[in-house]
Amino acid sequence: MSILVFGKTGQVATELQRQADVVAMGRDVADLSNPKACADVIRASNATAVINAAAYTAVDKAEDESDLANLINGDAPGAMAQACAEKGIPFVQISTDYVFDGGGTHPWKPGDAVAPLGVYGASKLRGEEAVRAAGGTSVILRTSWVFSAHGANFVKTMLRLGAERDRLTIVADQIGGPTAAADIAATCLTIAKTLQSDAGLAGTYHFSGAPDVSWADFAREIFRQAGLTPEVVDIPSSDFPTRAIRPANSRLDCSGLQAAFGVRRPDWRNSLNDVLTDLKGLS
Ligand SMILES: NC(=O)C1=CN([C@@H]2O[C@H](COP(=O)(O)OP(=O)(O)OC[C@H]3O[C@@H](n4cnc5c(N)ncnc54)[C@H](OP(=O)(O)O)[C@@H]3O)[C@@H](O)[C@H]2O)C=CC1
Ligand SMILES: Cc1cn([C@H]2C[C@H](O)[C@@H](COP(=O)(O)OP(=O)(O)O[C@H]3O[C@@H](C)C(=O)[C@@H](O)[C@H]3O)O2)c(=O)[nH]c1=O
Ligand SMILES: [Mg+2]
Repeated sequence: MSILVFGKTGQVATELQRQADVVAMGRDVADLSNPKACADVIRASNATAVINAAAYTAVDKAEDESDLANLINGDAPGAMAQACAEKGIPFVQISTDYVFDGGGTHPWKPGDAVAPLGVYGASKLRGEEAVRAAGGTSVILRTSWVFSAHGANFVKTMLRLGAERDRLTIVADQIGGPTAAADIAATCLTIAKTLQSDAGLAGTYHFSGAPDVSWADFAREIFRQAGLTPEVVDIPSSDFPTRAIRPANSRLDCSGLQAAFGVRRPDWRNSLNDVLTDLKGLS
């Protein structure tokens, strides 16, 4: 298998390169703000599968850059999926819990109604729709709350703030499944391989770490494992105003992925331990 990956320095892209012999492309080779160029890279390649791990992921900034977010998260994946369909090779697109409005407390199923609250979620939804419209053998894998030793994420923010401050106020009314980039990478590789022999499994799936927690409880576990002792105070989202609104309920029902690909929800607390070990090696 010759897997082509869009993204090189991001969290999931980094883990894909650690786990498999993939060809990963940074924006110097494939800039997602030029969707046609991305599709042409696929057309000119000898890839037998493509994974898109690049995206515009700055949730608040996207509110002021909707055209760019839509181009990168919407049009580029659509063009990639189109090129993969022409070549008859599988395409894996990563999407997000932020396509949902966060209502209720039930875990979202892939077929539930989508209603993004912000520009980032809307741009990712546009990408999903464009990928489906391309009609090839594609999987859209929605995940949530990604963390790793690389790039910017909540774990690294908490390690920094937890070392600086005695007391942190953290949102406790948003619930979701923290997901290690390494676990997402492994799942994307499984999906890409499986689609080679079973194109009938194409579709939309959910994948997140278990158990579901609030950001505040996620922070508490980060501090417990890291041996840091700041006080974590639960606050409502209304006490932490942000440019973009986040969904309150980000729980994802991942049963379809397990049934189709045999992938279970990983316990994110184990993956967190691996990431903290990774970070020690990097420092
Ligand atoms: N982070 C999260 O919490 C979540 C992420 N997701 C999805 O998972 C996927 C992977 O996310 P994650 O690994 O966290 O992303 P990161 O934010 O860690 O990395 C994003 C990657 O996209 C690249 N990129 C951004 N703009 C462009 C561009 N114009 N052209 C080429 N490359 C570009 C970045 O490159 P560069 O380094 O050059 O900027 C970087 O490699 C994305 O689809 C994201 O939407 C889903 C749920 C949660
Ligand atoms: C730093 C900080 C954050 N928070 C809250 C804000 C927010 O609700 C939550 C997480 O903050 P973040 O900025 O990491 O959240 P955010 O960037 O919105 O994370 C999202 O990124 C995109 C790409 C996704 O697809 C989502 O699944 C999700 O992971 O923590 C606090 O309550 N206190 C704090 O001190
Ligand atoms: Mg963020």
